[in-house]
Amino acid sequence: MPHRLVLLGPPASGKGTQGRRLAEDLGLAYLSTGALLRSAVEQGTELGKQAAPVLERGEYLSDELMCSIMGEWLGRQKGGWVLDGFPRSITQTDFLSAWLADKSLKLDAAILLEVPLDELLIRLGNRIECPECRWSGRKQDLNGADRCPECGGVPAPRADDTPTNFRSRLAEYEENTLPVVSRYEQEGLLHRFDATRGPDEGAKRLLELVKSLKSHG
Ligand SMILES: Nc1ncnc2c1ncn2[C@@H]1O[C@H](COP(=O)(O)OP(=O)(O)O)[C@@H](O)[C@H]1O
Repeated sequence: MPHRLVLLGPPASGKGTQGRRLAEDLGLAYLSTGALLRSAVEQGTELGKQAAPVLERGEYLSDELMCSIMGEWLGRQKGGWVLDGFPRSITQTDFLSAWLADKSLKLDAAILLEVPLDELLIRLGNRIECPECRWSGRKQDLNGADRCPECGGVPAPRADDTPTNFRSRLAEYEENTLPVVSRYEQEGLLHRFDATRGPDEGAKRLLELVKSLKSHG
């Protein structure tokens, strides 16, 4: 069974929703770098102070900062993981490859969540996130209540989910992350996944896809 996975995809393609579920179903650790940064901003930590203006502009944080955060996080893990939001550039991809090689480990797969642009925009306007536990979903998932289904917090739209910010994040994605997609494709690690279904059916299909993949050790 694969146990080191990377999720790729444009903003609002469902990496958070699917990544969390996938990690839970496979008994793996899950990290959303975006959620980690938003928590840091809300808590006003040093990292948060650095990240706040960058997130507000819809730009990517520096590779140096992200690689140092990831080195720390990866070093704390005892088992496998699902990464949502890293790597997002070729420098970050090289960092992850070198980190794994140093430990004689391998990435099992990079899964690209594919969703057309018009659907991304609809999802963007509909998405909410819990500030307490970082659950992320759609307004209709609350079933008329205003409480997070996971922890009882009060979910709200993300500050960076405005159309202007989205366009900037999409431009960053196209410039910096599409080369990562090509790199993993060349390495034979890329799996394209049609992520246009609803969250439940998407999760079921994604789990099937991942279970059909081989572990690289
Ligand atoms: N690996 C990374 N490198 C640079 N910036 C990052 C990285 N991961 C997250 N970020 C920052 O966090 C923001 C939010 O990320 P995320 O929650 O994954 O949202 P989305 O995928 O919807 O854009 C990004 O726009 C970027 O500013």
